[in-house]
Amino acid sequence: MSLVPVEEARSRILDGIEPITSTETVTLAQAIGRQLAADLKAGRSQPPFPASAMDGYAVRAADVTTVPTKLTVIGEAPAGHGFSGTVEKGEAVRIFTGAPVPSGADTIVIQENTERLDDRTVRIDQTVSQGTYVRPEGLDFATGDTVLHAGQILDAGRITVAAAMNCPELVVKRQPRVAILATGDELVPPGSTPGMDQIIASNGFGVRAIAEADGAAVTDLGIAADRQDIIEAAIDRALEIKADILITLGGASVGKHDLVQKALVARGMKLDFWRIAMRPGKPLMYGELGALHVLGLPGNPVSSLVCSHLFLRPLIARLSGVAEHDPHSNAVLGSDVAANDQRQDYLRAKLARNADGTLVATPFERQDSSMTRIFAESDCLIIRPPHAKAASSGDACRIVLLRAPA
Ligand SMILES: Nc1nc2c(c(=O)[nH]1)N[C@H]1C(S)=C(S)[C@@H](COP(=O)(O)OP(=O)(O)OC[C@H]3O[C@@H](n4cnc5c(N)ncnc54)[C@H](O)[C@@H]3O)O[C@H]1N2
Ligand code: MOO
Repeated sequence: MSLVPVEEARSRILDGIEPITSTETVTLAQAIGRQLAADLKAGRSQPPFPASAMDGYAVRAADVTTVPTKLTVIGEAPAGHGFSGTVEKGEAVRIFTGAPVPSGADTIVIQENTERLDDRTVRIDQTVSQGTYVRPEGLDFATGDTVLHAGQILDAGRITVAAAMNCPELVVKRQPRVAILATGDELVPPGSTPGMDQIIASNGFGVRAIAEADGAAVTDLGIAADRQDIIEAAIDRALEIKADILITLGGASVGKHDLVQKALVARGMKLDFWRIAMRPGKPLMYGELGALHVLGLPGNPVSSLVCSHLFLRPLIARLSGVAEHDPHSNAVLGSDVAANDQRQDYLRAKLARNADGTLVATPFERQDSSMTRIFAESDCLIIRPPHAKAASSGDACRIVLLRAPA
């Protein structure tokens, strides 16, 4: 049986994919992780007036060149309530952080460098240069500035500046829509009481987490029993919701109940490839059903998750039109590994650092692709290329990072 090499599978999935161009409007509260569709120009300046950066007194710098000196306090300017008069020679206004600096004043003396003598008098104990602690109008951004740019992913900082620009809603790219369908009579959702021959469906939650972290909108199509008509109905649902990607979990192998491919082909999918030279993940399938990209992931949980890291993430990035996150890194082996066969191996491993900072990847002894616990404990996958010779502890290796190394 000829198996498609990993790199070829990747390019067959990704080749010719055009990024989504349609847009939608979301509120600031919904904007995290979304991709801005157009440049965002400031329609106002921030601060909109010269503002005090400190609690203290607004003064004329020329009045405080020799200290100590006494000034007459003519009023107060808390934030949100500017002082409407003008500060004349020998006068000061009690001011608070964020308040507009009154006309006539050009400098703030912080209150620590003053002594309030009575209601009307303040003593200034330190000289300050003109403009100290005054934030000029537009210091943060000014009307007409292009502050955010099309294509940027909205994070906490960008959402905050958009809010400051008085944009309650933002035009963003539509998210790639991912539908996830688990298959198998043996599966029941978490929280159920499984029958004697049943297990809990787990893969979908991990695949969903991977897709959502990369900005996709996920629909859970539930668990389809091992019946072609039921699987076909779920495929129709993916088409109805106009999913960009359908992920099927399980039923991809050669068993007589592995009906997923049959159901997809019956619904009109053009199969691109099935079975790749990879461990875990050999039964991976890819095809297209109209505009729907179908990734058939193997049922074993680790296989589903490893395939999601290697194939689903780049597919979502391509549809989103963003640069693909490259999870590869260099490390050295923390233990000896055996020679490899024709399938590229992705060994679940723990990461540590040598005294010189080099990453050390030590594979787990058991590499069964059903073992969710070992996958949860894994920091990376060690890549063992096809036909790699046996390698020793300390030899260089390539890894796929599953989490940022400590
Ligand atoms: N004769 C052969 N048997 C198998 C081969 C093969 O080449 N020849 N390949 C093996 C490999 S490798 C894998 S991986 C599995 C994948 O098989 P399927 O994709 O058809 O998956 P299922 O048989 O449906 O399930 C496999 C395993 O995973 C469990 N499973 C399925 N879905 C879920 C889920 N959503 N959550 C948790 N666990 C799930 C399922 O109960 C099975 O235990 O086939 C090998 N066999
Ligand atoms: O290759 Mo299967 O994906 O080991 O478990």
